Amino acid sequence: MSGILTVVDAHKRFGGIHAVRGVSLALNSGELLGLFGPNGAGKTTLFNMIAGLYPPTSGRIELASRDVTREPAFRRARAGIGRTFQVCRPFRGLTVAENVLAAIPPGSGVGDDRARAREILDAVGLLPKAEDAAGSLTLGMLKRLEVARALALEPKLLLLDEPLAGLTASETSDLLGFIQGLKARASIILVDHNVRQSLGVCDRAIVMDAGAVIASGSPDTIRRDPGVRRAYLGESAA
Ligand SMILES: Nc1ncnc2c1ncn2[C@@H]1O[C@H](COP(=O)(O)OP(=O)(O)OP(=O)(O)O)[C@@H](O)[C@H]1O
Repeated sequence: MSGILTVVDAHKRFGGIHAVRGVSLALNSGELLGLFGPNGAGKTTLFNMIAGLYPPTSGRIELASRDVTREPAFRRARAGIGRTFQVCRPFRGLTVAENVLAAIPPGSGVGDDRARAREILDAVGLLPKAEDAAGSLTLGMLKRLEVARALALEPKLLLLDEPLAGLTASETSDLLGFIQGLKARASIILVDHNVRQSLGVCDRAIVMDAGAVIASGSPDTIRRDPGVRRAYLGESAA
């Protein structure tokens, strides 16, 4: 497997707040990495450093062996980092297909844009809804549309920020199955609060607390880690 993302000793300070403290991680091609931790652990800050919204205070970020640490978000997006946001903000008055078309970069030169939009919608299971107004979709479908818009950039790495928030139990297991299927198209980092269910689809996971990594490894390693059980899953976690 080849390396898609490498983060080396990343720190982020906001004035007196040390939000991310020396985080290192490596993600291989086709891997799904879970990133977990309680509120304020530093997950979003780490995401934003990987996506290029915040420069790290120190440390290095490489995408497919290329140092992107000082590159702005739009360049990283072009280099292959796609992301979704916790709150879906589609163009509600446009159709589902038009939303995906709007996310395809102009002059991408990858054939006919409408055909590409339909291929992406097919991949996320929204082709039957292509001509519906985006505003008419259920929350579960809106999350898929959010992923479809990120896929329009043909990312090597997909950052999913709390995609399960607000979903019902059946929508959650539906979306997790879908996310697992996305590994064929991109490597994925998944941030979510639903650790128990999310771990079920992850190849590996890291858990942060107060800016630092407190555990990393296979889902089983994470489930058994006493620090994780105490700090996050609760003493009674199975
Ligand atoms: N732009 C900012 N300016 C100042 N402090 C910030 C900023 N962004 C995050 N922080 C602080 O950094 C710390 C980590 O926050 P972060 O949002 O990364 O945590 P999180 O793990 O994503 O939490 P949540 O699960 O609640 O989204 C918190 O103390 C937060 O208040």
